[in-house]
Amino acid sequence: MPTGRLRWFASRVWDSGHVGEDNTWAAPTAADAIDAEVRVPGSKSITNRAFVLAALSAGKTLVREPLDSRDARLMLSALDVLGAASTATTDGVLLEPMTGGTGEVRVALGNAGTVARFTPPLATLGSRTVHFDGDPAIRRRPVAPLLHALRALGADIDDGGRGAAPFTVRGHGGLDGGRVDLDSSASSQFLSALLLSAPAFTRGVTVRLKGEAPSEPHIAMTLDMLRRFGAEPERDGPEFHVPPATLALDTYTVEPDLSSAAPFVVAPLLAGGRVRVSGWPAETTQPGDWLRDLVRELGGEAVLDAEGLTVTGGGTVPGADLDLHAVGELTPVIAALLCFAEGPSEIRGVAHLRGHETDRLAALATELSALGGDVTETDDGLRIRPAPLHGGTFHTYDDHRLVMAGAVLGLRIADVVVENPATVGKTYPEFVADWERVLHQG
Ligand SMILES: O=C(O)C1=C[C@@H](OP(=O)(O)O)[C@@H](O)[C@H](O)C1
Ligand SMILES: C=C(OP(=O)(O)O)C(=O)O
Repeated sequence: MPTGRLRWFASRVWDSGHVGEDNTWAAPTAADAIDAEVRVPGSKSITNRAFVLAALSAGKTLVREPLDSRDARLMLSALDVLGAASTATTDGVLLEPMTGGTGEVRVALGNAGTVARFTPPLATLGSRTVHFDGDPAIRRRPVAPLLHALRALGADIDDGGRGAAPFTVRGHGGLDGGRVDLDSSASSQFLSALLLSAPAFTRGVTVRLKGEAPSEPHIAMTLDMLRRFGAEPERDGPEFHVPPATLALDTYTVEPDLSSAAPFVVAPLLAGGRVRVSGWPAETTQPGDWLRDLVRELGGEAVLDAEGLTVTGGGTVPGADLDLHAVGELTPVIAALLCFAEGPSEIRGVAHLRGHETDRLAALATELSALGGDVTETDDGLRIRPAPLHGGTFHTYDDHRLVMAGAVLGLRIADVVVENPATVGKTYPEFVADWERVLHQG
């Protein structure tokens, strides 16, 4: 485990001074138009891919400006257990190549989808017996199609017939790889998991997708990062091919997390004023980059320059009909935003959110309705009609993005009490402190 300069994630939440001892947070309202700048922490998705690819590389890799959060730490711990040691440096984490090893070890998954999906293929490469388990919530999240595909590629996996965590991977010194069909409709992470480890499989991998995978930008991110580490992935429609390769990269610098930026980006649309998110990349595969289009569709301005993204809003938003299949992780914040829209809204294409940190469609419909919202679940999303909202407790179901959604609600509603704000430490330990600073800057 890295030590030293990495911060302990939970302390940042408690440091904010406004989180109650009972782990509740009175989300601040926006008294005036906002005028603020924020720098959000590193991308979870990029950080955890960079850690995996670094572990698979032939030499040491410095991952600069990585996310330091629960999910990132779980990934480093998992890699450590699997034989890839890491140390903290002044500006990042230095990873050693993964070494072989024997014996019985345990990987803690927490509720991190990236750890639960990206590390089982790595376990096939060594000779350890690796037990995987985590929070109660991770036992409910889908993983069976990935385990099925790994078995078809030669892996020895025991899931007790559950098709879910806990499960055990018995490594036999490598994986044959080859051609496999995969149903990745419940999570794009199944596909990313196979592709990320494929350079180390004896025959690489050729994956043919059955059904449509969500989160297309995350798939593009996987292909892009494989290339940067020296692999040569190819894609032909639903077919993906990654030949065996020796990976190597001295340094990888992580972009800010544009999905963590979502509540800050939408804030001026509801409060009026301006927010600048510094360090917004000019080019990126992150799904959060789509927020620039959303802001414009909802009547705001989004200007990207060398300093970052500046969003200006007028304090009112129209209703919207949005297919979020490709950018599902943005749903909680967008649903909260649309509760204040002047017309009816619909969010579609996100049935797979029922298998996220919690059943996000049920959680959002329940919690937004409890505060007076007119929000109903559909088969694949949410229907939101204008309704006057009021204060109350906003439960977060151990879901970091529900804390962010609660913050957005608080902009316009007095007395929104967000329950368990510390759970935001999954991806953004400093969120509460940053949010309060942004609201008090104007
Ligand atoms: O590959 C990744 O880093 C992710 C892919 C997406 O998962 P799903 O495709 O399961 O939605 C996204 O929601 C998650 O937050 C991160
Ligand atoms: C779905 C998410 O996370 P995970 O990486 O655990 O899948 C998310 O961050 O919205």
